[in-house]
This record gives sequence, structure tokens and C-alpha cells, in this order.
Amino acid sequence: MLKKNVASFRYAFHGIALLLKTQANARFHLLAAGVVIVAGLYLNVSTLEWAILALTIGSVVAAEGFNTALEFLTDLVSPDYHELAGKTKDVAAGAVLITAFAAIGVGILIFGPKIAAIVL
Ligand SMILES: Nc1ncnc2c1ncn2[C@@H]1O[C@H](COP(=O)(O)OP(=O)(O)OP(=O)(O)O)[C@@H](O)[C@H]1O
Repeated sequence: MLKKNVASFRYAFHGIALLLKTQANARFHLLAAGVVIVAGLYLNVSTLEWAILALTIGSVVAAEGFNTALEFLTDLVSPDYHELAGKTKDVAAGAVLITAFAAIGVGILIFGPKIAAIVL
């Protein structure tokens, strides 16, 4: 049982490594997450704000992961051109974009007033 759980974790971490190795977007999102964490430390965000930032970062990176998994699967099932394959990839990419827009909104709401207080 424990052996199986350890193996499942190993596969999952292999998936994360694959995501970062093959997807420039995922690496960019991780870099952006690093910038957000440094900014959060510098600007003293509250516990609730950290929780919102953690969920936001997680949702963007996870969406990128689902998108990549769908791309792999689509390329396997439909290596040749097919309208449905295109729609699948477009919708998956759109879902990532939605989370990215939401993340920008969260960033503005949390960091905007703190930056304004310093600058203005
Ligand atoms: N098999 C296919 N049939 C039809 N359209 C496809 C197919 N593969 C890709 N496309 C179209 O080309 C677009 C780009 O596909 P691609 O596989 O390069 O995805 P991508 O989002 O650029 O991936 P990556 O993150 O690897 O750069 C898709 O969003 C889709 O509109």
C-alpha cells in the first residue's frame, strides 16, 4: 500500500518535471510565481492574501499542466489535422489564459494598494 503511494508520488513528480522541461510557458509561470513570492515577502502580505496568492499560483500552474496533458493526448490520438483536435487544444489554451487573467486581477487587488502606498 505504502509502496504504491510512493510510486504514485514518483509518477506525479515525474509529470511536474516533464511539464517544466517541455513547456516554456510553465517555466515562465514558475518564474512569475517566484517574483510574486518575493514581492509578497517584501510588501508584508497578510495570511489571507498569502492563501489567495497560493491558490492563484497553483491554479495557473495546474491549468498549464492540464493543458500540456491534453496536448500530449491530442497529438497521440490525432497526429494529423482534425477540427476537433484543434478545438481541444484551443479550449485548453483558453482555460490557461482565463487563469492567467484572473491571476493578474488578484495581483492588482493585492499588490496595487500596497505599491500605491509606497509610490504615492
Ligand atoms: N492535430 C491538429 N488538428 C487541428 N489543429 C491543430 C492540431 N494540432 C494543433 N492544432 C492547432 O494549432 C494550435 C497550436 O498547436 P500546438 O500543438 O503547437 O499547441 P501550442 O499551444 O502552440 O503548444 P505549445 O505549448 O507546445 O507551444 C492549436 O491551438 C490548434 O488550433
